[in-house]
Amino acid sequence: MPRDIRVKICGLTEARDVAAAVAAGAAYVGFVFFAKSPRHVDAEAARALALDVPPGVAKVALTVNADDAALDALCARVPLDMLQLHGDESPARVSEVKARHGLPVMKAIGIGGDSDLAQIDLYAGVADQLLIDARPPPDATRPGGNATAFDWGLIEGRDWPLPWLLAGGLTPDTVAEAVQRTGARQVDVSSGVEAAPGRKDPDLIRAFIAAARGAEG
Ligand SMILES: O=C(O)c1ccccc1NCC(=O)[C@H](O)[C@H](O)COP(=O)(O)O
Repeated sequence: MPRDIRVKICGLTEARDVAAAVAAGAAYVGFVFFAKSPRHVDAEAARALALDVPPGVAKVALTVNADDAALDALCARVPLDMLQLHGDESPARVSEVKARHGLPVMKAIGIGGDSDLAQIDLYAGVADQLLIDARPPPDATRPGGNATAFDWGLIEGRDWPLPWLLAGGLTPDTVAEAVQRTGARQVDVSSGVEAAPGRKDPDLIRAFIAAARGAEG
């Protein structure tokens, strides 16, 4: 029986691609605020993109170890529904950000092996959502968006008491199997729907969302 899988398309930089994601049924659209990323957008560009997103689709700002001043400036300029913390933010920092900005927080957790799973329990009590992602490769220049998958067997049969998304190296060809193996009800993708780093492909966005939503869990 097909399940209602919610999809987040991350790293959007162009109105055409935001429109493709929304039309295809994305539940979340993500904007990356990390200068070293090929997907980086500044607050003005993100504001323009966000204003075109209809109600019901969550606009997520991805930041990496951002301080209060940076988050204040971002939240003042961009209409946002959620903050995604993708750095080394501690559980206490997650709580602080939630309280200061009044927005739900999604905390990214990098998984490379069994020992990383303890991180999940650490954040489960403070974050609103978790993004279970691949741990970045040692030579990576950014903490996410590296087209790297982790061993799904590590989380097979597991669940947590809060909503979570599966991420890391997913593509239109692999997302259905990933959903079946992990039981994820939400998935996130960036590289797997790109023609080149930082350049999304609307056809791949549509194919990914169709494959995810058609998956049987
Ligand atoms: O996408 C980036 O460039 C990025 C930069 C800095 C921190 C995180 C970043 N992306 C994180 C995401 O939410 C990705 O969607 C997630 O890691 C999955 O990425 P991918 O393996 O490329 O699908």
